[in-house]
Amino acid sequence: MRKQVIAGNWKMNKLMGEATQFVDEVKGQVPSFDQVESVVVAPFPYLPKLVQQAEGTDLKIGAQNMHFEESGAFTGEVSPEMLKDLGVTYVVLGHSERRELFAETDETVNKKTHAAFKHNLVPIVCVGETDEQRENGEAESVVETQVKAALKDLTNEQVKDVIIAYEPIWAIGTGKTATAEDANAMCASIRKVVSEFAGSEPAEAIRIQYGGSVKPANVDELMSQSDIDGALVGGASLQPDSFLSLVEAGKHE
Ligand SMILES: O=C(CO)COP(=O)(O)O
Repeated sequence: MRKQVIAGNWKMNKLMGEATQFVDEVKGQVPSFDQVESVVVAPFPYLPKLVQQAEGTDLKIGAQNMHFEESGAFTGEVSPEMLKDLGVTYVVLGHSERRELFAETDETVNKKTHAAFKHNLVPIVCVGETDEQRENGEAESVVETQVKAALKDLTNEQVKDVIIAYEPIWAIGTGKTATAEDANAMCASIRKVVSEFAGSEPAEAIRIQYGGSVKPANVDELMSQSDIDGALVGGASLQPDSFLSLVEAGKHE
């Protein structure tokens, strides 16, 4: 049985006061980590404070990106070791907004995934097709290419510990959610790709989230699908009540 991971990706939202108030409010209310992994994926400046606040609770803190190099002349970047040193546990890699707006590529996502394992960070690797690619019938092949590229040269043990977030770009922030059946079909297809790539054991173990306009009203149906193992949520993760109902839904099978 795979444990669900519900991660709230705040993107570039909230000021420090709002961020700390949010964590204060939810940290004692999230379900136990054994039942569901509840993660707040916050902007860099808030990470040290939020990690401190969440320490000893069932709430975990993640980062939205990182560089793959250890250190050096990379102005404006944050290294994996810096995140680890702060006590961050998860890192989102290759979000479609970073691929589209900040020149992230399959190759850099792969380097970052390797770097995450080197520093014991859990990578949440984002994949997903555009509207146009879906209309052209290319959705599965586009996602397959992204998945294979991200997992390249990982050991099978590492593949098991990757979290893949399937986020169709046309469903992000648009209110258009993939139907639960379509979302599940793509997650099943990703699992098949992982199975061909790394074998059936890693494919059974790997967690695959769905993301794209997930909200309290649709989360139960999405999370009840056989191949969906959690959610990566933007807008609906910004309010404590809403975040808490999302993580509750993750307790479902
Ligand atoms: O991009 C997303 C999470 O990473 C999804 O965002 P929304 O939930 O706002 O559609």
